[in-house]
Amino acid sequence: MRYTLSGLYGITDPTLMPTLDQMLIQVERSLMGGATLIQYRDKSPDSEKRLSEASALNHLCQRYAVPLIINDDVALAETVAAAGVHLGQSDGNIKDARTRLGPNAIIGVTCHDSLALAEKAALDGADYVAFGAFFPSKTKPHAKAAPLELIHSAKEKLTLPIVAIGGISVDNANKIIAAGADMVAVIHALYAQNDIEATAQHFHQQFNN
Ligand SMILES: Cc1ncc(COP(=O)(O)OP(=O)(O)O)c(N)n1
Ligand SMILES: Cc1nc(C(=O)O)sc1CCOP(=O)(O)O
Ligand SMILES: [Mg+2]
Repeated sequence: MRYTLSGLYGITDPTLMPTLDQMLIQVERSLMGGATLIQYRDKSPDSEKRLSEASALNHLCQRYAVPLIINDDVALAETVAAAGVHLGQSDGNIKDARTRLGPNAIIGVTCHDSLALAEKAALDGADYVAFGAFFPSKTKPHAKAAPLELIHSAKEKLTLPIVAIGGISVDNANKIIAAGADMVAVIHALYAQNDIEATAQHFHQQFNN
């Protein structure tokens, strides 16, 4: 199946979602509010926990016909038959991931503040490129900063969907979207909110304005 990569991209966080039940409830609220892509992101060394969480999350996302992306871990994406994987610059190469996951898998790649990395990712077969951090991030306070103008230049040079990440909230997403980002990837300003569904709706509406 082919998906449109546009809108709100919610990323799970084990601190904000300390149990599987909490994770499923919080992610479901974001799906009800209009999230169009979900990423399972957990650095735990407990592979059984990661397998059961990713598998349960994949079933939930399938009920909403929303793709689930697994962060870092191609093998886990393959095992749970997730829609794809997100790879950082040290998380393995795109061609190997493509071989394992197949032609329809969604492969996203972190490009930090670099158009050159994005052009290479495009040539290697990525399905989206992610730039950031555009604002100070509560989740990743030491993330390298990226300027807003990068989105404009990326839009001119690339045909791939552009994901923006890092400190994005309902209050600053308009700047990112106006610059040309296809998706905003959000952790804290979505999943730390009291009303996750309303917050997701708020992000979602900004793409339709
Ligand atoms: C959508 C999206 N963009 C960037 C990242 C960061 O990936 P990476 O640089 O590999 O860092 P970790 O998330 O693995 O700590 C991401 N996960 N998702
Ligand atoms: C996982 C991640 N990667 C980033 C990058 O810049 O590559 S920033 C980030 C954290 C995003 O969380 P929040 O929405 O809470 O800032
Ligand atoms: Mg990574």
